[in-house]
Amino acid sequence: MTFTHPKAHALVRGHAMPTQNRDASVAAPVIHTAVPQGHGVVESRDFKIRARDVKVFYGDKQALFDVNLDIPAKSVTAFIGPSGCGKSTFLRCINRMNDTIPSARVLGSIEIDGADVNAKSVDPVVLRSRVGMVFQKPNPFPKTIFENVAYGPKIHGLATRKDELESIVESSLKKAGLWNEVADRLHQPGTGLSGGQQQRLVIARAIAVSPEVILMDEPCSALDPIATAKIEELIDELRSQFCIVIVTHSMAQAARVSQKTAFFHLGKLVESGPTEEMFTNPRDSRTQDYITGRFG
Ligand SMILES: Nc1ncnc2c1ncn2[C@@H]1O[C@H](COP(=O)(O)OP(=O)(O)OP(=O)(O)O)[C@@H](O)[C@H]1O
Repeated sequence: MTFTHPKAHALVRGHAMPTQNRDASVAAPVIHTAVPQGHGVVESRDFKIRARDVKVFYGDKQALFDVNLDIPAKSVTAFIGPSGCGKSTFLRCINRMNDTIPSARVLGSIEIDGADVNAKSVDPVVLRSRVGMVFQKPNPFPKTIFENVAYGPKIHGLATRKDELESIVESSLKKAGLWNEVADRLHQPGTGLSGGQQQRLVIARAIAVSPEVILMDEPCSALDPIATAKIEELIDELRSQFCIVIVTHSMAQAARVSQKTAFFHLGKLVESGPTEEMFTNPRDSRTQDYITGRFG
């Protein structure tokens, strides 16, 4: 396989790019394309992730049907749709988390900056450091706050000196909006934090390895409204630096945090587009029915 974009090599085993070279030096490719995205034709520019004809099977059961979607860089894209429609399945295709499910089979292509994430040469561990993931339930390691954030940079060799590591931990916690709350207790267990703080710790952990994409699977569903508001503010701040994809059951949340929305139904991507348009003028009656609460 030929990689046409220099950044593609970052996906390949043993070719993780130095952090400082990511994004800043290499602009995402601008590709003029007319692809079906649900209904209609969309011209995409400056997208980070490009999915074509993605199908996923669990054993014999098909969970996703021919999904075509472009996901923009430095922006928040929300996946919405009723329970079981395939949102999480599709999200897991982006960093190959479906590889960890023995019955799952993924067909079609997903490219990040033009590099196929399913290519044999791609090391899923390197891929997952570029494409971080935050789950529904906060899952800090049973380690200190410091070690939770320092772990990734250490194993990926991003810091060799103690002061470098401390600086990454501090800046990641600051970016995650948690520094002021934990600066004086960095060596206490991460599991001792509140649910909302734990979720921000997990986000700091993801940020610490300088990812380019952050996937969030219902990151606020276990949180109270105040903690939810903090995570939403954080997502809004982070979008200037990362490509963020969020699965949410809350249409209000999708409307608040995302610039692009994709609506899934029964394993199909029904439509996608600018969030405001999706919520004010959906093209498909199923989207209209879902966002007006007729089903879901
Ligand atoms: N590990 C698995 N093994 C078998 N089937 C699965 C597995 N994970 C998901 N599925 C099936 O795939 C379909 C899509 O599920 P998925 O979790 O992706 O939907 P979802 O839209 O994220 O749902 P929810 O909003 O309830 O989280 C469902 O029919 C589900 O039962």
